[in-house]
Amino acid sequence: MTTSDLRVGVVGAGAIGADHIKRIASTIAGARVSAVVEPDPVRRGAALESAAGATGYARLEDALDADAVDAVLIATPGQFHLPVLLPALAAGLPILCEKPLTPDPESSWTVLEAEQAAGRKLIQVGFMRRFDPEYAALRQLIAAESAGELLMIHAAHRNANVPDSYAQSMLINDSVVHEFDVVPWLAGSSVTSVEVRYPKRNSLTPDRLREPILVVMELDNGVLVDVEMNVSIQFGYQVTTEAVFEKGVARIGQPSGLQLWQDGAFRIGEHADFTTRFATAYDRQVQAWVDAAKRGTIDGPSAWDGYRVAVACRAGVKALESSGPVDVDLPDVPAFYA
Ligand SMILES: NC(=O)c1ccc[n+]([C@@H]2O[C@H](COP(=O)([O-])OP(=O)(O)OC[C@H]3O[C@@H](n4cnc5c(N)ncnc54)[C@H](O)[C@@H]3O)[C@@H](O)[C@H]2O)c1
Ligand SMILES: O[C@H]1[C@H](O)[C@@H](O)[C@H](O)[C@@H](O)[C@H]1O
Repeated sequence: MTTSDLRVGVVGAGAIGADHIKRIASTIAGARVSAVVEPDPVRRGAALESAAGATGYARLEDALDADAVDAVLIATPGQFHLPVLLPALAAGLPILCEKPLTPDPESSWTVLEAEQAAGRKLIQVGFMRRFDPEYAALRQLIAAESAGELLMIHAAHRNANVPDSYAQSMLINDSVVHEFDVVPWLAGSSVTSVEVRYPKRNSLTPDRLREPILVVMELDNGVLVDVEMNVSIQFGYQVTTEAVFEKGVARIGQPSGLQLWQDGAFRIGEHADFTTRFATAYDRQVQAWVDAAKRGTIDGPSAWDGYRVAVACRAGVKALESSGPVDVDLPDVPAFYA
């Protein structure tokens, strides 16, 4: 820890917030957690144990009044991002905001206006897949066209299970939200329509959910993308992508690591949840954000990316209850983000 360390206030110390706090304490250079902002005293206390020297607060405003932070990492549930983003923007602080930026395009537009009023880009959105080495390699392959042009993408996004708070719309807003960001980033083309189809329902799915779902996105360049979104798959956490080109096929996200031949069987480990599957991506994302914040900029998905994705999610949620594709209509990008 040095006096030049960026003093980060982490807001929300639940699953990913606690993970980010440990990450900043153990892995990230040039930053330390100076404040843990969490209304739940038990979670706040537990998080403070892994953040030596940090102070606990129930509200971000209290940490701001105490001049305790240079930057803010937001890890509250999506519906609580806006009330944290606005005071952080008003204070002119760099922000890493977990996905989604906000759960709907109107509130995301409010964020864009507040950021423009602050005068410079302060928000990096936590679409961490862009920092995953395999996604980066696939993006390079697509851009180089060494296997020919990209024709289609088959993606699978599988969670073993989800918490009780997970509702049907979250299949889109909380989960497919990642594909709505990373697919256009990979393919260099925006989403123009979204359709949702329902395969046979998993009998292990909680009563309140109807899933898995198959999401079909059409991109502006004609590429078709299908995403199997599955949140009751039981066996583990798996996020894979297969890209089909004119002269070849590329795959990322395959199980890797220790291979074991024993008792007449072959085994290879699979991830249990996102914390290990995307550990490298989270590390690189947070380090890039810290380094950029010290330079007075961002290095990753912007608030405009968060807005674009919110518009695609609105179409996706509508598609959950429609037959056929739902158009994704984006306004022109404001000059500030062009
Ligand atoms: N990038 C990823 O892969 C990834 C993974 C998990 C979660 N997330 C995102 O991170 C966010 C948090 O998800 P989670 O699973 O950790 O949720 P969680 O429910 O486990 O934790 C959220 C925490 O925020 C706290 N909180 C609520 N309102 C608050 C407020 N106003 N100020 C401070 N704290 C507040 C809650 O008490 C809770 O402890 C969500 O936006 C989610 O989509 C991203
Ligand atoms: O919030 C989580 C997180 O974003 C994971 O990366 C995703 O796989 C889950 O579906 C979602 O609920």
